[in-house]
Amino acid sequence: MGGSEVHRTWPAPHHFLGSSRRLALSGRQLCHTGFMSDTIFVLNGPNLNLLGQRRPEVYGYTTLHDIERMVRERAADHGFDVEFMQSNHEGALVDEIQRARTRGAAIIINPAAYTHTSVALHDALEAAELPVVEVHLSNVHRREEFRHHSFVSPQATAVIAGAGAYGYVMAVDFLAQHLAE
Ligand SMILES: O=C1C[C@@](O)(C(=O)O)C[C@@H](O)[C@@H]1O
Repeated sequence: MGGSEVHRTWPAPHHFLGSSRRLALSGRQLCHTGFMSDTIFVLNGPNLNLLGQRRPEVYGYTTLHDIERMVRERAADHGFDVEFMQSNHEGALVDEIQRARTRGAAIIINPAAYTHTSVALHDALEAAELPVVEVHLSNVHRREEFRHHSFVSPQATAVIAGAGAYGYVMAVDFLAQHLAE
């Protein structure tokens, strides 16, 4: 992958087993490419692999692994699968948004520092034509001025900031309701 490291975890084993509950709750959506998907892509930007160690007074003690578990559980409750990844590289995040474009029902993204700099993420999300929830653990609007502007928000269906790790769970709940509309 051209030297850019992508931390991707594949669906937990129970997602392959299926259950009558999951079938009954299937969140399957028709993508604009004509592909049926019940997968929510969850993307995490630079330095979020350090959650739990990095400035816990700002970002909390919950690790990205904990967040992944929370998201998978809540998504399964709603009948969705999850593709969860983290990368410190802008291009890898663009590649993943392009995967979501043809295989996903929706995107949850914490673009981290790229929120404030990345026209490439803006353009990739625009091209994806999917519901997008932008999540920030911290309330970026209470922080330094350079964090107040987001290149991602114009492409977001909803923005959640300052709710900590729970913001990801809120994003799943929102998307389940939004996609059912
Ligand atoms: O890395 C991050 C994390 C962040 O996206 C958040 O989740 O609060 C906020 C960004 O400003 C920062 O660069």
